[in-house]
Amino acid sequence: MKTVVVTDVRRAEASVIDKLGTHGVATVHEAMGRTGLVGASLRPIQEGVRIAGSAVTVLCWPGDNLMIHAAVEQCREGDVLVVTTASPSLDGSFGELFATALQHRGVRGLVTTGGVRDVADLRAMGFPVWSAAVNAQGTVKATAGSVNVPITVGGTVVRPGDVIVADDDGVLCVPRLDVQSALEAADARVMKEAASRAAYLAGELSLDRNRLRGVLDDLGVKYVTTAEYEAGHGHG
Ligand SMILES: O=C([O-])CC(=O)C(=O)O
Ligand SMILES: [Mg+2]
Repeated sequence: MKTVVVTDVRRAEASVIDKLGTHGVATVHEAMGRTGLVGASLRPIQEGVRIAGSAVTVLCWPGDNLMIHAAVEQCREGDVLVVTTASPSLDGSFGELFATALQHRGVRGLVTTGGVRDVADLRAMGFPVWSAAVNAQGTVKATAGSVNVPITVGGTVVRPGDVIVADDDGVLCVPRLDVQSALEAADARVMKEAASRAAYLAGELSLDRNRLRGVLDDLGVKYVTTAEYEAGHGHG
């Protein structure tokens, strides 16, 4: 494969990215038809932080962070760095020094299928990270890879300029051309959930609100007493 650094990434409009970032990952994911998650294995090192930003993608060789060094130069205010390796590696290819350089450039956070280190410093400096591991294992700077090419993260393709939303629930990738429609669908979902929340606070049951009694009935789920259950009824 040819190794490249693509320098002219198309980004979504900043105001739309910021508005998307007011919604949680779960909300936007649902609004997108339950798509876009990059898998459950990338966890935040911090708590209670949500970011949204434009993806700068990095494909590194395992055990090698050369292309992260190349990617820093391509990052702008409002970006999120998204790193993966050509084959699985949990080495600690990213730490406080990279975070210092990225924070200086206005980068909002890191998403990596690899490991990170210096996590106490990363937390103290408020640089948000979602990673597959915390791992002090060092890496070298010796092998070519690519910056700003499509990469696969947790089965989802992340293209440069896609919008990353990340919070305590995980990491979501919104394709760049779908950002406006995802925002509108997420806004609508927030309204719907607000109405449901008010109804639940008033004592309404989700079974009734979502017309689920008919679903249970169609599936043959029976309501029985303990005595009936213990007598062997209500099974299967
Ligand atoms: O330098 C490295 O290889 C990764 C690291 O620890 C840092 O960025 O601080
Ligand atoms: Mg370090």
